[in-house]
Amino acid sequence: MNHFDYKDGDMFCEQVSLKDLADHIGTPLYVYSSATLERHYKVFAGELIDQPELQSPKGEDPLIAFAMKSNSNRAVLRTLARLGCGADTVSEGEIRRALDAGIAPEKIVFSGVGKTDAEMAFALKAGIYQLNVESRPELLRLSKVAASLNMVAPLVIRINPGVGAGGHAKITTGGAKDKFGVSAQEAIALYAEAASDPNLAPLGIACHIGSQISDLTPMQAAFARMKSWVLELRAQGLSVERLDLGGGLGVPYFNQPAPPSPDVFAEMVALTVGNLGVRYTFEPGRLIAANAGVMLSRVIHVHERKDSGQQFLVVDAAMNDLMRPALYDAFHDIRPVAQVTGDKTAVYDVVGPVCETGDTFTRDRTLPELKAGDLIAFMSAGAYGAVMGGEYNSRPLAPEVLVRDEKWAIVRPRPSYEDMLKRETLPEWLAD
Ligand SMILES: Cc1ncc(COP(=O)(O)O)c(C=O)c1O
Ligand SMILES: N[C@@H](CCCC[NH3+])C(=O)O
Repeated sequence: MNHFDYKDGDMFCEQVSLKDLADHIGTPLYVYSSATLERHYKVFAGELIDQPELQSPKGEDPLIAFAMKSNSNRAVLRTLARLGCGADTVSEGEIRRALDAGIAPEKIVFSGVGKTDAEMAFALKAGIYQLNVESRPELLRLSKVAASLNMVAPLVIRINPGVGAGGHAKITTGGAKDKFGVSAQEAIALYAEAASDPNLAPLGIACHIGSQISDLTPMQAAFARMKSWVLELRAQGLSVERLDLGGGLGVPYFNQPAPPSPDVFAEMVALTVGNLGVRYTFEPGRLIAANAGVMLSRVIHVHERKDSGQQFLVVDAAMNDLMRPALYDAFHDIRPVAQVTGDKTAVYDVVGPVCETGDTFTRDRTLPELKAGDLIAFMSAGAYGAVMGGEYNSRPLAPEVLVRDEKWAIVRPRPSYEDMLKRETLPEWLAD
């Protein structure tokens, strides 16, 4: 079921007209569907919970920790928190947001290669589920921080399984030369070191090999290796009670073959690493949020270069609002908000107003013919969209709206130009 669809000639999000929202709030504008967020979470969590092989020895369900980096809007988090979802976080800011959304500390995982001492202390005091330690220097600092608080830090060691995968080189994390995690050999040594430290509690291992993964083969290979390392740690007399398998499952962006569905993934996991006597954690981000959001934008004008004949659809959204095309040459389907009935098409470069050639959403895309004032929707923009936005060129952050059935609410307003100015202060010596 698709919660962004045409009805009576216009695209709707659930029961709310996107045209009405854009007219009322202005563009660019992000719109999220509660129903899609909820469905994605429930389907993914349900498939994993349904696998008896993925229950922990104590009968616990796998922990589904939403990768907040994909969308950390408070209302989005709250929607997921109410379903029992946990959070995979990468900064104190994200941990604070997760707690604010009502996510219990024991459902919060803290990943990342550069956690500061202050962030570690915050996480320990909050009582989170685990810190995913990515290197020896980090382990040593965590020990000191925990000792200074007279605490024992619950941790897993992130292993880089040497299998890279993902939709783009910049989002592949599992290769031997990527900054994430340590080799299995080093992890085993670190685990033993941690086990002999009274302020550290090594509870398991973690991996995450990349994002926008559309083929399960590399994941399966990585998971199989993770299993062998669990067994190896145990063979060395170390106790292993947790296995964190990361996120990374891809979503259809409409230009690629559809990635495997959650049931196929869950079966693969059960088959590859099931019944290991551990509690499992999964960290999906994109899978839950990407197709739960669109970014709306209005055509400013159409400009045809006389020399090359290139047609530019100049829109009021830019790379600062949706960075993925500029950063990863990512494809986002672009649809007119008013349903097009005729078959008149044109070939456009869709560009924003930012002063960079890279501010190009797509080149030579065949779209229905559009004109100034028309609204378009960038599909699949709910993950790594608004959250990666910035104010380059002094452009205010695009606002965000959450829809539920026929209700909608602005969950992050567009800052005013006055507010943007007031956030910065002039030193006294520049005041006159
Ligand atoms: C450690 C970790 N977990 C989870 C994720 C979420 O990935 P995705 O949004 O691809 O599911 C990422 C990002 O790739 C990550 O680095
Ligand atoms: N920001 C990336 C994904 C990053 C994954 C984080 N580990 C994207 O838009 O595809």
